[in-house]
Amino acid sequence: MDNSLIIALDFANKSEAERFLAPFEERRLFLKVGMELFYKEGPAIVHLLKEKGHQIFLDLKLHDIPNTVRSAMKGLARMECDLVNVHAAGGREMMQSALEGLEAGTATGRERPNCIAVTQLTSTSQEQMNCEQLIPVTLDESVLHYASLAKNAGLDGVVCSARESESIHSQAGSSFLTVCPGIRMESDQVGDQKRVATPEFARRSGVSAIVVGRSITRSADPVRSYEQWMNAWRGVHK
Ligand SMILES: O=c1ccn([C@@H]2O[C@H](COP(=O)(O)O)[C@@H](O)[C@H]2O)c(=O)[nH]1
Repeated sequence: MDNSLIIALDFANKSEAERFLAPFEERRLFLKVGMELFYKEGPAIVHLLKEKGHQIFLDLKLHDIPNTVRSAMKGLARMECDLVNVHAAGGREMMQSALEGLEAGTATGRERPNCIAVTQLTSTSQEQMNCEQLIPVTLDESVLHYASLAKNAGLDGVVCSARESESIHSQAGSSFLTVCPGIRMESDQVGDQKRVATPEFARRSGVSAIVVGRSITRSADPVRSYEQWMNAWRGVHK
């Protein structure tokens, strides 16, 4: 998990995802399956990608009452993903129920998937959080609060911006995972993301894993782009 670059497989269907993956040939990747692809293809897409040897982050961001999240996680655990997530805003009891569900659904002898909590989406700004969510603190305070709630609930880490990773690690310890989307090269379009950081910044800040979507998936040469990203993330200068 540590130092992974997770590619966000944000495609409309299996054919588009397979077309993107074809030039990577035998390479084993860490792939994120999100709502768009999962809601179209269901568990079969996860099984297919696992069979090909990829690691899977199933990014469904569960947020519901504890009983529903427990049952849903029990089902997700059977897919044998490597990483799943919930929204920390669902609260400590919901997060504990998520873990109970994962443990109940994990086959004997296997390790349960890592479970992390979204703190504040990387598309959320200070203003949006204050004015629309009516949370009257700074964004950093809100993220740190949710990280501490997730840690106390027993979760393995959080989704946050790379900008917040250092303070989360100081508070929760370096083994608590910080999985960070909203990563952009200086030359990239930011799009809908608000709290962005470069891969170099993420590395220097001790981020556990970065999530990269459009900068690779929409590139004219995804394999070359992936290699450039890996070099930037690992600090290899070419
Ligand atoms: O706070 C969050 C949580 C999840 N995401 C997901 O990460 C990728 C980012 O894609 P880019 O194209 O690199 O912006 C996407 O799948 C989101 O659903 C996030 O961005 N922020």
